[in-house]
Amino acid sequence: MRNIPCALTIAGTDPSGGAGIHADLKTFQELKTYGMSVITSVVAQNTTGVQAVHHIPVNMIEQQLDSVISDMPLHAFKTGMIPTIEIMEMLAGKVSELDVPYVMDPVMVATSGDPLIAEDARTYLRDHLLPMTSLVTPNISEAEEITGEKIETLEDMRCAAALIVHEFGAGAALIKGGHLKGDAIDFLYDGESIHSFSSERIETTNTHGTGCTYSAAITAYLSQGYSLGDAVKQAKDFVTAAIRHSFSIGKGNGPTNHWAHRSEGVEQ
Ligand SMILES: Nc1ncnc2c1ncn2[C@@H]1O[C@H](COP(=O)(O)OP(=O)(O)O)[C@@H](O)[C@H]1O
Ligand SMILES: Cc1ncc(COP(=O)(O)OP(=O)(O)O)c(N)n1
Repeated sequence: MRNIPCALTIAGTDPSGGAGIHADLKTFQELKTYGMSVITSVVAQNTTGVQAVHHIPVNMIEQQLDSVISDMPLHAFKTGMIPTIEIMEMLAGKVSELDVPYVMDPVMVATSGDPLIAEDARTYLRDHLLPMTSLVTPNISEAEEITGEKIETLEDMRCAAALIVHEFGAGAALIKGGHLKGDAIDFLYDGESIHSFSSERIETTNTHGTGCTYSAAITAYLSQGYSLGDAVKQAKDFVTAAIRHSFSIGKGNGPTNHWAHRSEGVEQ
């Protein structure tokens, strides 16, 4: 393992602390990874939904990114909420210069149903940023949006993962099954074979920020030099523990517990 693994998140905020930049930095910290952040949008949100958004001007996002990459070591990075095409265009230019693993959580809509990126930005994300990724981590509805195919079965998930790599150019695809029924099964296609990662479904509505936490944990493990498969396996354990011991706080979908893994013996 490297002396100080360094990871960056490029994403929006969540003042209630469960999702976005906040979830990412908590996860990096828990996994003994030095965390850095570039904020794309200040989001007034909580466990009940999104109340308002204020996007950061694109030149200010670019300056934040330049501040990090001109000075700090970087071993892996992730993107979450990238709200507009203008911001995506700027990031596309910058990301191509970063020669470290890139994990994209293709955030489109919050669990509450509130949109987090512009309608026209979805196609841009797929056509211009997706091909630059080492891994993309869509949930079912995001995978449907990317592929244009309905996903209802485990076989549909496997097909979507392969399609996202071969048709749309992602380095690898992890389709998350959190929104299907039955066990929580995710499928990783790495360009050669399909791997599944499964846990029993936990009966809870406290799932605010699960996708952010999962992709941040994968990024942290990649920054430590783990292979993609090992990074996803350990991140799955991390997010499962975080959901199992999630917090019933707030009036809506409560947040996950980022330190739950300490008592569940997740390897670090
Ligand atoms: N109730 C649950 N019990 C166990 N694991 C879950 C549950 N809900 C989601 N997960 C897992 O949490 C991770 C995030 O998945 P998902 O909820 O589909 O993503 P998102 O938060 O982006 O919508 C995946 O590993 C998924 O299998
Ligand atoms: C700023 C911000 N980014 C992403 C999300 C979506 O988070 P996710 O982990 O997909 O899950 P929910 O929060 O939607 O349950 C967000 N809410 N805010």
